[in-house]
Amino acid sequence: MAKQQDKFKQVIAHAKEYGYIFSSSEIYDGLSAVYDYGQNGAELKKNIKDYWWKSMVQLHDNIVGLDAAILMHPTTWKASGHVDAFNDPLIDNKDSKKRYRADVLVEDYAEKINQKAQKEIAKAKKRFGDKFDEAEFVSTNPRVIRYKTEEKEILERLAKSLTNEDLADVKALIEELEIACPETGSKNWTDVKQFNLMFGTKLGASADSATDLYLRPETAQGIFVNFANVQKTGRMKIPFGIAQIGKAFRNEIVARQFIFRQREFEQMEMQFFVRPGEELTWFEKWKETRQQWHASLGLGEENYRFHDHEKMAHYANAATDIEFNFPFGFKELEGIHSRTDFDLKAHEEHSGKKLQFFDPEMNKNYVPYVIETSIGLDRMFLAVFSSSLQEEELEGGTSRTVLKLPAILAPYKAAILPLVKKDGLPEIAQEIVDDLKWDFNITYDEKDAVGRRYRRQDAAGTPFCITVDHDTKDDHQVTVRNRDTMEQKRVPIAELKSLIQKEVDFKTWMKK
Ligand SMILES: Nc1ncnc2c1ncn2[C@@H]1O[C@H](COP(=O)(O)OP(=O)(O)OP(=O)(O)O)[C@@H](O)[C@H]1O
Repeated sequence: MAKQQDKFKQVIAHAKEYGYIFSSSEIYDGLSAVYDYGQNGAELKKNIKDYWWKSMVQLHDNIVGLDAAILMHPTTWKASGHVDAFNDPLIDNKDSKKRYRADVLVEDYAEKINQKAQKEIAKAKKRFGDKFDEAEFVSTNPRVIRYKTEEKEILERLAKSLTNEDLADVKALIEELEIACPETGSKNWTDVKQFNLMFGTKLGASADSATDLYLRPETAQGIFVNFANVQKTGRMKIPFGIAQIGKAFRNEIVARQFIFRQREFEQMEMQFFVRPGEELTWFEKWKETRQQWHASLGLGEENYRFHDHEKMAHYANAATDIEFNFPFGFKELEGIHSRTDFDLKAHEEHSGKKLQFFDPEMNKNYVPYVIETSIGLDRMFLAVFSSSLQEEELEGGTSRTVLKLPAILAPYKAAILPLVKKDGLPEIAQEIVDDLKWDFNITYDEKDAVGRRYRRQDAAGTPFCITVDHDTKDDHQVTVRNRDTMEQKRVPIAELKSLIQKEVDFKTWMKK
């Protein structure tokens, strides 16, 4: 745990030091759970967006893009259920005056019990070595059985009381488990209340005539209300999808864990419209496609797991989360949901407009069913950044900090470094920059000894350092150093473009 916290602190500090992420309005001491992306962060974020967008829109001839407005007609949120049901259960501690999500307090408690079971398993694994049979141990060891049963019972009761909106029982559970305020240890709790997560705002200048609006809490509804527009003007045939990347806003009760849970964030969502009855087949297909997309980036298979939902949102008939091993443990990175015809039907009812498709093969009209894949761009950023940040021991007892970002996502693909700041080397280096910058984002650095510059680029995540030295003048070759292997080789200047291109080729990455 302490190790995890250290790693997380290191991630946050590194993100700031290397211009990836700053607190919003930091000169005024920041704004809680709102962040700005710096010069390198903006590039990494853009590259993640491109990788997603191309894989969705460019590679699928039946998926098109959309860029809907953040502000939408207020009835949208009545139809979608957000006005009535986009709530989190909150609880206040009367002594510390701290506010928590009641369900998260219980889940954290259950997770601690799970960790006790994991500790027993790890101990036994160490003791029995190769002969250890984990499944057998988990099903026979009385202590592990007790922990696992306890955890399951707590989570089941929580799920039941949330489904039945029995908030009194959520409070009873907190009291029975003697859960204390994590900051002060006080057990003096208020009742559990529902809290709507949408941010309200006003349209119009004068107070009387202004209309109450919401900043969208998800991008999906912008797609649903445009279903007929896109289908007709794009002459789309079922099955087809609409993809969108954009900001969403949620007034999260407890915003913590850096960019993992923010109040303003970005989503990359794709809604895929299918024939009723075929949704579960497509749900499985999209699960697989999204898993392949993640695998292609090479962040480590062991860092992913699927979590199928037993408790479903009111609109869904199947749901799974792709969880990632963040520095604070496995948490939701992406949701894949079979949303049925709930949204389109609700918008038909509230707008009086038809949101249907005439299927020529079936010779009838129907409201399509929907499979949604929804990934938080900021969470993907954190997944990429935190798993890429490594401390490496080197020969001779030294170490280096290296940000092993997938080359296709790295902000700068190469740094061009003149060995010294004289003898015409900076001019040659600048010529190389001027040539390569048409195809790649390239940086130039001439300050400090070359070794220090290598370390700086390692920590910033630049895949290649290209050094111009005195021999370059005669042989027109440069030294290319690979960030990950630290290997160096001489390469003709004329071959640099194809060398970099090979490392950042979209097709090669996607086919991995
Ligand atoms: N507050 C947030 N900050 C950053 N990303 C978010 C936030 N809330 C949701 N997301 C991202 O949007 C995706 C889709 O949203 P969805 O409504 O399914 O999330 P959620 O289930 O409410 O997430 P959580 O349970 O963590 O609150 C999530 O998988 C996540 O990556």
